Amino acid sequence: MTATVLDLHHLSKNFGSFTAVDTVSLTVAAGEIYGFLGPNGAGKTTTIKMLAGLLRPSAGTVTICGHDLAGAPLEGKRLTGYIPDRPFLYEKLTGDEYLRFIASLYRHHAPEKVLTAAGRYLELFDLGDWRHHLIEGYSHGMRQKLIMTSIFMLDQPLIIVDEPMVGLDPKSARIVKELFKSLAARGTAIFLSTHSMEIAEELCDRIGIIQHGRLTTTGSIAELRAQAAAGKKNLEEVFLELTGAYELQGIIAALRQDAGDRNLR
Ligand SMILES: Nc1ncnc2c1ncn2[C@@H]1O[C@H](COP(=O)(O)OP(=O)(O)OP(=O)(O)O)[C@@H](O)[C@H]1O
Repeated sequence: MTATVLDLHHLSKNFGSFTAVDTVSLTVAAGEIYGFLGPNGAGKTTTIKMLAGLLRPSAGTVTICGHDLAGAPLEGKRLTGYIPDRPFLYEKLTGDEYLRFIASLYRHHAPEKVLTAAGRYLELFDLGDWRHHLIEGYSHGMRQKLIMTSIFMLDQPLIIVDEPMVGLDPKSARIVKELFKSLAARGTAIFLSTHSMEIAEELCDRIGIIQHGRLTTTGSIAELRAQAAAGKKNLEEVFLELTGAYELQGIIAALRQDAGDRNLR
């Protein structure tokens, strides 16, 4: 049986009287890539922040490799690599200094091994020539690649990623996808949020769709495809429907009608 790495049980988050995440339960096993999809404001980032230990849940539990994040936060966090959608980096450090700083925080890893791995990822990401430059001179994509390097180099059992491909050029996005696949093949559990059906289809073993804070659909791509076929739709239509973008067609039709009316005036 494959070990459960991440276990969310009835996880909820309220902001005042507003419920952003509503009793979400799911598990991610070792070697599995779980895609978390949903429209803007559905509760993806709020969920991810609770998994990363940055937000305290209003109710429910997060368990990482058997450690309850509320009861033993350091145990869970030391096994997790979190890649936020907007990376926070120390501008006045060089890339190399930043990586050494992160390596020094995760003291259960041998620093030489971590820094050798970092060198490999920097080369893969074409950042090798930049490692001794100050981060303040890095572009958004370069910062994203540096933060990914700082997580991949640690070889954690769980990686949590918020919108992994945003800001990456096509070559870097391709490399990141291949890295996720090879990490999962080696047993890493990956939980990623995305708006992209292409990423979900290509990478994810299982998908969870969140709408208004509630997990409304879960399944493999094959299961979602079967669901689509049963309803005589293609997968894209089902995704648009499930992620709340289906009304888009109505909006586009209304905008076109509006543009047509103006031309007639
Ligand atoms: N600190 C906060 N205080 C009040 N409301 C918040 C706070 N953080 C998030 N929310 C609300 O919770 C809901 C979920 O937000 P969240 O950022 O988790 O959505 P998301 O699915 O990540 O959206 P997106 O795809 O746009 O990034 C939104 O309605 C948002 O306004």
